[in-house]
Amino acid sequence: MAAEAVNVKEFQELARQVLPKMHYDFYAGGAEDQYTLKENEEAFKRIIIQPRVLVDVSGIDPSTTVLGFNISMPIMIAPTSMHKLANPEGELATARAAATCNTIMVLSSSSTYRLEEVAACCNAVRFFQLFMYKKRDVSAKLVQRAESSGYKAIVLTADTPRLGRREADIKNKLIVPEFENLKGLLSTNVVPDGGSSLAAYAKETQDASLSWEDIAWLKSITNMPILIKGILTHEDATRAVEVGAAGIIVSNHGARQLDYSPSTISVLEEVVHATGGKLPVFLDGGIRRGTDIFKALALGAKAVLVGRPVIYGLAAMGEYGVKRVLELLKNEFELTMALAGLPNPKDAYLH
Ligand SMILES: Cc1cc2nc3c(=O)[nH]c(=O)nc-3n(C[C@H](O)[C@H](O)[C@H](O)COP(=O)(O)O)c2cc1C
Ligand SMILES: CC(C)CC(=O)C(=O)O
Repeated sequence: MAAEAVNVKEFQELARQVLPKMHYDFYAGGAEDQYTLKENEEAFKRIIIQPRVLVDVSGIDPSTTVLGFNISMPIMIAPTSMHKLANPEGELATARAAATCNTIMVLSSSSTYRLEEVAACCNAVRFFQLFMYKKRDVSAKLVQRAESSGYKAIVLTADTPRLGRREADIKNKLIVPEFENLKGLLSTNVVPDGGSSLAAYAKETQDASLSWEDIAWLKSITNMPILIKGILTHEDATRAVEVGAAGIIVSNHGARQLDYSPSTISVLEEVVHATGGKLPVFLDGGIRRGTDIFKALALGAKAVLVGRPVIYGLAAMGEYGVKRVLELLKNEFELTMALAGLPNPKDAYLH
């Protein structure tokens, strides 16, 4: 077993050491110049927390609620595809670690275990991330299966009409395994075009015509609340409120889609302001420290989601690694509240 890591960055290094280059690059990489990838983390570093002292912080409590569900910390697991490339236990290990830590995992449509297997592997609140496929009935089937397997919300990914250009995957000629959820529904035997077979697959299957008008259809086929993931502007936040979304995830897809889109933390306030408190706003992208979580909550997020850190934990140490990553982030977040003298991050003064 690899040496114990003391922070998320060290888990990333452990993952880099154990994973084949093709898989590490797939997980770690962003689109094109990777400007936004860097910015997602750098933008957090530019925000300073003004601490208060002599505040009783003996009773700080990191727990929160998301759509009415209690979780132990404002940190959830973002949907990321293909966990089996990190560890043979794949999404089952991730789901078990989430359950142990009493938080919510959002399962990707493109998981390497079936959504039913993940639902059956342990008892926890889980959400299901949905891609819209050209064959809408495939998306509808996934929604129905998720609902009957006990998933509690749909996270509709809005920022992938096409796949961003990830140059490492093209150079490595990335090969992807079959997507378990789609077996029997869609052919996953896409002939690679000499580059990334994920890009070839996405082009063939994902529906670039998905628009705001389709939210009504999605609502008509499920009773689950719908979160819209990938919003970065006040205009789209307003639209999300109008169409009756249950929440918004401010996200640039971990900087894997539009390069030179803004870092998520830099647009959070604008989005929160536009919603006028009518729905909860979540954020993902670049969260690597408890201070990042504190800053996101101070700027109005109800909770954050983490993508790559979870995969790095999974690659380095399986289920235990995911648990350690979540615990590290939770502990750092608690410590930040204590040292900032701010049991409620919303009272923070940032500059
Ligand atoms: C390897 C990888 C796979 C991803 N797969 C999906 C996916 O299947 N569906 C989705 O909505 N987002 C996907 N994302 C985006 C994440 O949900 C999330 O927005 C992003 O990872 C957050 O940034 P972070 O990795 O810096 O925490 C993926 C991200 C990564 C890194
Ligand atoms: C297109 C998906 C299968 C994966 C994804 O969203 C990603 O790799 O960022």
